[in-house]
Amino acid sequence: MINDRHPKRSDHAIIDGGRPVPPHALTIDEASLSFGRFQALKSVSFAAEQGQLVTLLGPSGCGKTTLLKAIAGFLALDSGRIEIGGHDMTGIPPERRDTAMCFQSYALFPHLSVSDNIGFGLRQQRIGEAEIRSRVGTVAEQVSLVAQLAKLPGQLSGGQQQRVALARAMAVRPGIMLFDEPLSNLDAKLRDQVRMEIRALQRQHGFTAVYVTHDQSEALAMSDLVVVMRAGEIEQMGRPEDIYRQPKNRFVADFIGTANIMPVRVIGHDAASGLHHIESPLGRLTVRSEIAPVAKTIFACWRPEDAVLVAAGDETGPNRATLRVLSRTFLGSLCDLIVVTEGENPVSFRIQMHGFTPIAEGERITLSLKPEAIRFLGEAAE
Ligand SMILES: Nc1ncnc2c1ncn2[C@@H]1O[C@H](COP(=O)(O)OP(=O)(O)OP(=O)(O)O)[C@@H](O)[C@H]1O
Repeated sequence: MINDRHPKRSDHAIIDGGRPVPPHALTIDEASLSFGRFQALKSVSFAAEQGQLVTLLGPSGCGKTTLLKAIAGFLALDSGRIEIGGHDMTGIPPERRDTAMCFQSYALFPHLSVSDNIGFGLRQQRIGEAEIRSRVGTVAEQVSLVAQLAKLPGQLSGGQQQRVALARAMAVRPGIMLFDEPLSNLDAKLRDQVRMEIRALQRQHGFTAVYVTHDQSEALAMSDLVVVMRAGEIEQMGRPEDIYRQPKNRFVADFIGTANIMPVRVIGHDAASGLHHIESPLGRLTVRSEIAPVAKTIFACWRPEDAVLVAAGDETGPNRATLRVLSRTFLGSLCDLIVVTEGENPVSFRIQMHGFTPIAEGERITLSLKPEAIRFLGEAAE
């Protein structure tokens, strides 16, 4: 997609050990940006390969949209650089960046037909009418809008309007598609459907995408790479399964999915079995962790679905603990329980069982946790 409208490629992006390598589709290198005295981005760095979908995930105000706007060229960095296809974008205006943006507000022109909305970016690029008609027809088919082309946006449902916005961005065939919470105005069912459609189109066409969301399930479901941000900085990035399985700290563990986070004291390590022994609110436990504990007293976490219910009289299973059920919520495919330790300082945990579980509130249950289900977080608990 990169063409001669762009400046020369920077050498460091394509030379590795003397051999040329394909540049990343997108490289963010120590990007910092301030609004007056407020620093919205603090030395942010990551790279996306061609055809990857990267989500920027984090709470409101952490800088996701700011970073997206900087990639699109609507905001200039104070320092650092952004490269697209190995080309330095410093000083390059938005229309020459090979990006297209798809917003949550759709930003459709109400007085233009669906067809003219989709072709809008192409007309701005002064592409010939025959080519515009052909491209509009192709993308309208891809997003199932062929029957709606003559309508005005006001005559469409929310999901259809979102598809028009997507089709308009796709029609310009950008190298990088930028999505700013595109599904937040849709109801839950439609959100799931359009989310799957975006992912399918992105895979089929192989475009690189940066996708802003504060919805962790959306990020886990869609991404090749998740970039977790907090207060203008990257807390952790990686594949969805890696971030879910091995969160770096309490913030990431808590933000991605539900986590039972507990302070623990490391009391020993058995080199032969590779097991760490810890003292925890659940009693003495063993932990099999690839990551060594960073301190003697640290935080560890486990996921609600990791707990296994031990049948009465069954003496097997590692890391057993007996707890009292505080509350039980039946959610259809899951049963969500809040359980609490007994004794002087009760600590509560959340567990989830598949399907219907005949457990009553107030009942005592025994749980077992595999040593590999407990993960050390890189955070001392002192
Ligand atoms: N033009 C601006 N002038 C001053 N401050 C701004 C401006 N734009 C954004 N900010 C501030 O920068 C921070 C990051 O904003 P940004 O829109 O990037 O957050 P976000 O992570 O996208 O949040 P949300 O999920 O709520 O959209 C916020 O504290 C915001 O108030």
